[in-house]
Amino acid sequence: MAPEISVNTLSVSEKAHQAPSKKAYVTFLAGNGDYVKGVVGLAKGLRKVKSAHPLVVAMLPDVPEEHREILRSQGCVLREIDPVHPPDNQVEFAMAYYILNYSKLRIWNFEEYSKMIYLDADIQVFDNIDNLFDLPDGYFHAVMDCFCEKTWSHSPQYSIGYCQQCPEKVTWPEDMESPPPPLYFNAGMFVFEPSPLTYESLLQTLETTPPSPFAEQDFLNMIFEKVYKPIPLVYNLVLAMLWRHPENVELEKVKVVHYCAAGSKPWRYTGEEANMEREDIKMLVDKWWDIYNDGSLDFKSKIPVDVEETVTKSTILASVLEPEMTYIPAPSAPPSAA
Ligand SMILES: O=c1ccn([C@@H]2O[C@H](COP(=O)(O)OP(=O)(O)O[C@H]3O[C@H](CO)[C@H](O)[C@H](O)[C@H]3O)[C@@H](O)[C@H]2O)c(=O)[nH]1
Ligand SMILES: O[C@H]1[C@H](O)[C@@H](O)[C@H](O)[C@@H](O)[C@H]1O
Ligand SMILES: [Mn+2]
Repeated sequence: MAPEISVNTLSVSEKAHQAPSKKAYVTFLAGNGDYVKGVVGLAKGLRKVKSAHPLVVAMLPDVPEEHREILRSQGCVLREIDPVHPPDNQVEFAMAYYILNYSKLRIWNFEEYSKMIYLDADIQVFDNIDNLFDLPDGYFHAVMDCFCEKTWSHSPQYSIGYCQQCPEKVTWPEDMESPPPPLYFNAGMFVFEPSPLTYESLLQTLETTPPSPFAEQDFLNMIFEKVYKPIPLVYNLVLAMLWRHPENVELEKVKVVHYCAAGSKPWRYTGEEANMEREDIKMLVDKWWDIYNDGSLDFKSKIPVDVEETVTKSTILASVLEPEMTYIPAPSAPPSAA
């Protein structure tokens, strides 16, 4: 008969491995470039604020093994996803951009988690935001975007100088061809519930939706328009807010910073692009580096992390037993078999 203790230990650890925490952060990684630094920074930032939940990295097959190894060593849970192709071949010139961004939709298929917080790799968390997991189900929670940067020059909002961050400054003209746009979120950070049903319908709808400039961000805004609930901008400070709407920002209260303005990615920062010489930007870039370079925030594990969910029973068992218990004597053969 197998020793009772090991059976119990195994079943407990198996449970822990097979039914991981129902809540997790999730980010997205593609390619062999330097975005892996963003993910490392984010993993360390979440550790610094003592988040109780793991960071899952949804990554495309083109992420090289050496980057995967770095992420494993930082305690990330790696999940490889297949690329999602946009429907329309006319967009060949920008195909890589669309494949990259639409692939993010695969995270709705992570159904072992009941709720997740998505964070772009160019985001840093400076305060614990675990409370967002308690937001009511059935909605899409995210921070409202700003339409004032040149990246929006394709839009009617931009052409008339309208921004939802200050709707009273320029009101929507009555003679506009289109009605005022619904509230629009930045998709670098959002709270959502994975679900196979939603996942299937997202992919199906995508097949008949022409690609648009902000790719999956536009798509998600269209899909979740009716259930979108804005959350305070402290949960995703889009950096352009600092110079476009300073009256809306209380920098010392900001919990999450999104380094999305041109030239602001901390690991590529040179200070040369527009607005990048600002003291507040320099301070935020320095704060990102402080976390990235802080060795005390590196992942330290006694139990190897089940990174790709391929750990076998024996590895689990070996990892949970105390050193003096790693050898389990084989049960003695019953007398009849002797
Ligand atoms: O080579 C790359 C490029 C991007 N990414 C991932 O894709 C995310 C989105 O790219 P950026 O953060 O560089 O771009 P923006 O912040 O300008 O992105 C915004 O617009 C995009 C679509 O235009 C998405 O909607 C994105 O979520 C939204 O924050 C990155 O954070 C990162 O997680 C990579 O892994 N490798
Ligand atoms: O996601 C995009 C991107 O991050 C741009 O840099 C920003 O100007 C836009 O407002 C946003 O919608
Ligand atoms: Mn981003």
